[in-house]
Amino acid sequence: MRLYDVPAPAKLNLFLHVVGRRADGYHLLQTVFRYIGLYDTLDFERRGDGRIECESGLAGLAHEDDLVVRAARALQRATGTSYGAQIRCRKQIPAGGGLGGGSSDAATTLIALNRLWETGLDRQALMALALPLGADVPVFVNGRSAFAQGVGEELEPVDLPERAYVVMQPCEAVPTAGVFAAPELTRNTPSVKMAVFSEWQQTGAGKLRESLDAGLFEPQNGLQKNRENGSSEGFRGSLRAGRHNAASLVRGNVLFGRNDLEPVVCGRYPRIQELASWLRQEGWNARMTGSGSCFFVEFVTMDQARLCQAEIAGKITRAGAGKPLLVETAWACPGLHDHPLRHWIHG
Ligand SMILES: C[C@@](CO)(OP(=O)(O)O)[C@H](O)COP(=O)(O)OP(=O)(O)OC[C@H]1O[C@@H](n2ccc(N)nc2=O)[C@H](O)[C@@H]1O
Ligand SMILES: Nc1ncnc2c1ncn2[C@@H]1O[C@H](COP(=O)(O)OP(=O)(O)O)[C@@H](O)[C@H]1O
Repeated sequence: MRLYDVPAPAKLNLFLHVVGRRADGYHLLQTVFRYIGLYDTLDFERRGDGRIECESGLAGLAHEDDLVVRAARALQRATGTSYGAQIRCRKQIPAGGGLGGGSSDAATTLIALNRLWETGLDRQALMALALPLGADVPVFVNGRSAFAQGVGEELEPVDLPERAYVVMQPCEAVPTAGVFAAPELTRNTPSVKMAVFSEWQQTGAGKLRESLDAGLFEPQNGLQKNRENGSSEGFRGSLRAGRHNAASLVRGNVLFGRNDLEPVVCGRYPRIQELASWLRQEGWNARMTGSGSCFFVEFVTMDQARLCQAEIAGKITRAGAGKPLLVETAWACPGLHDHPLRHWIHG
């Protein structure tokens, strides 16, 4: 029995607000997770001897620390199955990129082995196994793009429009724990209701006035400021009047909210700060995903995303002559509505 070419998609945090901290040090977040069409791919073969063997080719990662192995063992323990598995994970999603690759591999492992071992756990039972593996793992088992609260485990499905993304991987990875531990991280962003985000998605500007008044929207982009005579008040005024569309279509959509972790990462990693400044200078509406280090720009169509990818690839190459490159890789990929394995689980 085997399952080949099983996908584990990456995610983006379309915005990420840190709204508090729990007694155990974990942070309370509000975020929207969107799966994207950038994948790791896994192969699973059932073994009768109970052993878990995994090749993932991740340098410096001990076999037992691999989230694929930890997920397989968690499912074995929970179900008491006598089966084991031979697993191969072909990585495309960069580790430490804020794209949730390790978490997604773990979720795909839970879902695929539940099928291969015929252990019959439903979605709720798999979600319970997912959370101890990492705050981001449940969202991949959940199967739908979601508005998330708590530490990422309180999930409400959210309908997102067709969108395409350019995702850029800087030359440095960022470990999540260090970013959350930073004293300079602000942890008091006011909570928003999911309806405010949904309305923003549907109408473009949404309940913009409320978001502005709550301080949840900051113009990110020097070019736009300049177009408004250097005044951010002017920029806000044009947003209120709904005149932001022309600029945003060309250089990426104006995104809801912000990523509270971005200033911390930019403050601590000069190469990433350099990339953020360069993107701003070029006029792209770019944002960091998760705890970094990847950045993304949102578009309406894949054609727009491919144009952006080509432009960034070309300029980065030139900007990097004689210097280390700012971007290692840039992908253009669609936003997904559902997880590709959503229907592999009941519930
Ligand atoms: C920031 C986010 C946003 O989606 O994504 P990534 O950038 O990692 O992809 C997640 O909340 C990350 O989830 P995940 O990567 O699974 O984190 P975990 O392994 O559970 O936690 C790593 C460390 O980050 C800190 N942490 C994580 C999540 C959270 N809500 N509060 C925290 O303080 C804790 O110190 C924890 O020990
Ligand atoms: N299969 C895996 N793929 C990627 N990272 C893994 C995996 N297993 C464990 N890890 C560890 O988890 C960390 C976070 O990985 P990942 O979820 O891909 O990134 P991020 O949390 O930035 O979204 C990595 O730095 C790595 O040490």
